[in-house]
Amino acid sequence: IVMLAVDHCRRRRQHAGDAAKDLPQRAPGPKVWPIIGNMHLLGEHANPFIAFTALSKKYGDIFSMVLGNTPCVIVNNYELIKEVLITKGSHFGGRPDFLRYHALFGGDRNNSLALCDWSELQKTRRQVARLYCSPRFSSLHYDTLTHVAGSEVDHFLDRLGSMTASAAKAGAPVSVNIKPLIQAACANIFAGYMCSTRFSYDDADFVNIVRLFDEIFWEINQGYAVDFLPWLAPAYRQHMGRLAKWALDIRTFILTRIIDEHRRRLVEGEDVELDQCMARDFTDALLIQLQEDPHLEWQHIIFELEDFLGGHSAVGNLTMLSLAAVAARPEVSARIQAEVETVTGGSRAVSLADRPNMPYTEATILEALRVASSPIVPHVATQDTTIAGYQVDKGTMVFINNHELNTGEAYWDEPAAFRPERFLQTAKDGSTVVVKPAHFIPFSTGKRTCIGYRLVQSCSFVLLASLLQNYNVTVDPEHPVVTYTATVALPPDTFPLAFVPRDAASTVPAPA
Ligand code: HEM
Repeated sequence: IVMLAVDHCRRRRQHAGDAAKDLPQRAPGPKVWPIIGNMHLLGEHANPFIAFTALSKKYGDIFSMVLGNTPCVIVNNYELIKEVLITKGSHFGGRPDFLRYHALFGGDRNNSLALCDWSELQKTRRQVARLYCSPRFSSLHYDTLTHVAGSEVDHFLDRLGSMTASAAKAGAPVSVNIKPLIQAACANIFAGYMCSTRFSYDDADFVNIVRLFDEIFWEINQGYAVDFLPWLAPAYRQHMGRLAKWALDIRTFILTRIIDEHRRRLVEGEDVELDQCMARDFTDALLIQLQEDPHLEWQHIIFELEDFLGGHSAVGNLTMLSLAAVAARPEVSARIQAEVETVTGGSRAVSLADRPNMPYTEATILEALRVASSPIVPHVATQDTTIAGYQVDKGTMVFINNHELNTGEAYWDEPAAFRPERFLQTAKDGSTVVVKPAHFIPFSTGKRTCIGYRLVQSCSFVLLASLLQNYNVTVDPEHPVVTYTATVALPPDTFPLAFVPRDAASTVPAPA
């Protein structure tokens, strides 16, 4: 520790000397302490993003920090964020080297498309992933998704129906631990769409994998001291071991329950054409790409499915958050139900195809996303560069304070209020349309923007709309809704919600 402290002070002196000599200068920031840098300043607030906003009041919209030994720059307004993500996106294509990221992807975070540094190989992997995991409205892929999602919703409602059967008779709300069921439904939509496979809700291995994905999603949304103080690693050995084991179990499931079957089918000649057009789904496309691209290795396929199937966890958590927000606000619930009635005429199940005609429901999900303010994964400078004229050295970690974009008074009227209407406008033809302000970038923007956002919007929509078509959902008075700042993640074990089937609700007389 003493050696580290001495080394640190030497580097700080050198850093200060450089700053004096060189132009441009580094962004201002708080005094840096040996060993910990400025980590204590984050600890003073409930969440790092709240700390960033507080520090920006003192040091300005761009400031420097040192976390442990890692130089960081924090950008806090939309103009600066655009400079990092778009104008100079190619200077900031790297990702942090957190030990946790390595643990989750077989010892090398570059196996993950989301956590890797930018490279030509990643560019190729990204292209195939985009084709399948970002289906455009009206495309064949979107039709497949609509079909898969519709059929999964039927299974989901069947299972929920059996869990709420007592309420159907009594008309009283039933408390349901709904999150695992939502996660399983999302996992099946993803598995159906990407792998043409469905698993039973009673399949113990599937239930276990869905749980592990959810554990990982919660975990990856936490911050740990070891991220910036890697010499603490021995104290985290057990923790890292657990992460690595979860991920390994997931990959074994993917290999044995999904890939083996696809490989057999391709190898045994049902689809002999090695052409992407012949790919039945994303898994086929990956296998075909493996045969065609010498830079790809077998393990990339498994890791890519781990990455992309894992996306279902984010969708499930967002759906749960949206549902909780609606459950706490009967007026929002009533407006979504009215929208469902209008598009279906009360005579059929709501479907993904209805989404363009249900702007209020879509706006509700956007509002849940805004309020939750999921963080943008930090970027890392891959070359010496500048932001707003300030020097940024290669290797500097850049935090994008999108919590400020999502909740700052400079960007929204009454940012603390849950108001889906803020995303709605009347078009020239009199129809209501969803309009997202440019500064609303929950899926980020630029070179490393989220690949899964269309799947997110589609799956969360169809689940939320179908649930409210069939149920009145309220908060369980015995279990308050507890959410967390600057994250979409909820713990795997979280609050239940109260359900009454709507057909039962309408036949039971209202209380006197
Ligand atoms: C609530 C749901 C989700 C949110 C809020 C979200 C948001 C984000 C954000 C903010 C980033 C970082 C972009 C950047 O660094 O500039 C990202 C990256 C990414 N997301 Fe999502 N995402 C969600 C769900 C998904 C899903 C379902 C998938 C896959 C099917 C997915 C795939 C990815 C990938 C592959 C990247 C990395 C892209 C890259 O680094 O090149 N995401 N996402």
